[in-house]
Amino acid sequence: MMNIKQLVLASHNAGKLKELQAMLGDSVQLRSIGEWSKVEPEETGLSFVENAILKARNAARISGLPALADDSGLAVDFLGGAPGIYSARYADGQGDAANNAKLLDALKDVPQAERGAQFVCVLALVRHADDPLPILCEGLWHGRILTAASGEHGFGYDPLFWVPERDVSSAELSPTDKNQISHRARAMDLLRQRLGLK
Ligand SMILES: O=P(O)(O)OP(=O)(O)OP(=O)(O)OC[C@H]1O[C@@H](n2cnc3c(O)ncnc32)[C@H](O)[C@@H]1O
Ligand SMILES: [Mg+2]
Repeated sequence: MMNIKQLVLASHNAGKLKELQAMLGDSVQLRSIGEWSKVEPEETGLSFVENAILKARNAARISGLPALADDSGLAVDFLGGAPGIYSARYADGQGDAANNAKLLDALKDVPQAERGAQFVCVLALVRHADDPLPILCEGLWHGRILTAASGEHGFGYDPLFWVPERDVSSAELSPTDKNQISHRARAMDLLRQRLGLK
């Protein structure tokens, strides 16, 4: 497989950069696409896979380096899988706090047993902008949506995501713990195997 020392991360999300770099360790240096451009590509795909590939190609084109993208989100059973690929835009671009408030409201009065949800992460790696064979790795993390926010770690929907294996919210997990069991950790585990890094 490829011998990669440096990768551009096709993301403007600082939380993702921190988590992915911690998972990769020192062997691969992740550089944010923000070093080249502050413009975020429009996520026009209808699936996590399409959006991940689109973001990775865009970053490879701009930087001239191999690029890794992470398209992720929260799929809530009661909402038929929403907000899904629209997780970042759920409250019309007003940010994490507004997204979380909207989700709590959408699940108001919904009983525990029907609050199941999964975090989804798709990683796409392209060697160059027109790579015909992107590497794709997916990770899922099953949990439930809490009735109130809890915890200070992580980002995004973490304060609302109850982690059955630990009985805490994912924002109450230490970064080290989250990075061992999250959707992103599972996808990254597969990617490291594909890259021969483990
Ligand atoms: O597209 P980039 O630039 O990477 O950054 P983004 O934040 O827009 O990322 P996405 O388009 O993939 O949208 C992901 C959404 O899902 C949320 N999300 C993804 N992983 C998460 C995690 O580990 N914990 C909490 N929320 C997460 C995140 O907060 C966003 O609202
Ligand atoms: Mg995005």
